Amino acid sequence: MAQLEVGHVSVAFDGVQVLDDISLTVPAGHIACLLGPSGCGKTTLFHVVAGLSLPDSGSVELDGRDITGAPGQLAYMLQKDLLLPEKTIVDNVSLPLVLRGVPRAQAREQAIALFDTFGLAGTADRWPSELSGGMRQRAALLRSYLFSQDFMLLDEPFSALDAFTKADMHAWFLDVAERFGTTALVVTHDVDEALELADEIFVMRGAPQAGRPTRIVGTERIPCPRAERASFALTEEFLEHKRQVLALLG
Ligand SMILES: Nc1ncnc2c1ncn2[C@@H]1O[C@H](COP(=O)(O)OP(=O)(O)OP(=O)(O)O)[C@@H](O)[C@H]1O
Repeated sequence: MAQLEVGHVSVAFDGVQVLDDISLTVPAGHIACLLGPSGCGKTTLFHVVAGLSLPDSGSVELDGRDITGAPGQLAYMLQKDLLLPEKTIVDNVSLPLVLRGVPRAQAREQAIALFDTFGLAGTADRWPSELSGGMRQRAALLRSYLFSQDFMLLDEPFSALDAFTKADMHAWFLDVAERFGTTALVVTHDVDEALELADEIFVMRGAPQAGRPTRIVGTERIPCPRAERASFALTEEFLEHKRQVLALLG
C-alpha cells in the first residue's frame, strides 16, 4: 500500500496554462478517480504523476518520497492496452519481471500464479489477438500489477469496453484492489464509472484553450463499501452523489 501526494502542480504549454495549482492526496489502499472533460488536462496530469514529464512547479510524492520527474516508480497503464502482438499472454504479462532481471521461467511462474485471480485461467499461451477486449485489459492490468503492487495509475482503463464487460470489470477490479490492498488513481471522463469505482473523486474543471486553466474544483467522497458497489448505481445515494459531481463539473 502506498499513499500518493500531488502538491501544487502547474503546467503550461507554449504560453497556455493547462494545469493550475493541482493538489490531491490518494490515501493508501484507496481508489481515487480523476474526473474531467475532454481536453482539460487529465493526460497532462497523468504524465506528471507517472514521472514521464516534469511540471513547471509542484511535486509528486509516493509515501513521502519525492518522485517528481522520476519514471518507473509506480505502475501505469495507458488507455490502449498495448500488449505486444508477437508475444504470448504470459510473456507479455511477465515482461516487467524479466526487465527487472528475474529469470524468464521464474517470471512466468510468478505471473501464472496470478492468472486465476485476474480471470486469465487458460490463456497463458494464447496470443493477444485471440483474446476478447476484456481479457486483454485484464492481462494489461496484471502486467501493471506485476510492475508495482503498491500503486497503480490507470488512464481510462475500461473506456474501450462495452457496457456489460465494463460492469464486470468494475466489480472485478474492486475485488482485486481490495484483496491486494492496492492504491489506485484512475483517470476517466465517465461520471458513472467514477461513482462506481472511487473512494474519492477529484473533479477537474477548466478549458485551457479558452484561457481557463484547469483546477480541481471539488472532491466527492463515496463512502459506499466496495462489496455494495454492484447495486450502488440503483440507489438514491448514487444519484445524490451524481448530482453533486455534475454540479462541480458545471
Ligand atoms: N505537448 C503538448 N504541447 C502543447 N499543448 C499540449 C501538449 N499536451 C497537451 N496539450 C494541451 O493541453 C490541454 C490538455 O490536454 P490533455 O490531453 O492533457 O487533456 P485530457 O483531459 O487528457 O483530454 P482527453 O480526455 O480528450 O484525452 C489541451 O488543450 C492540449 O491541447
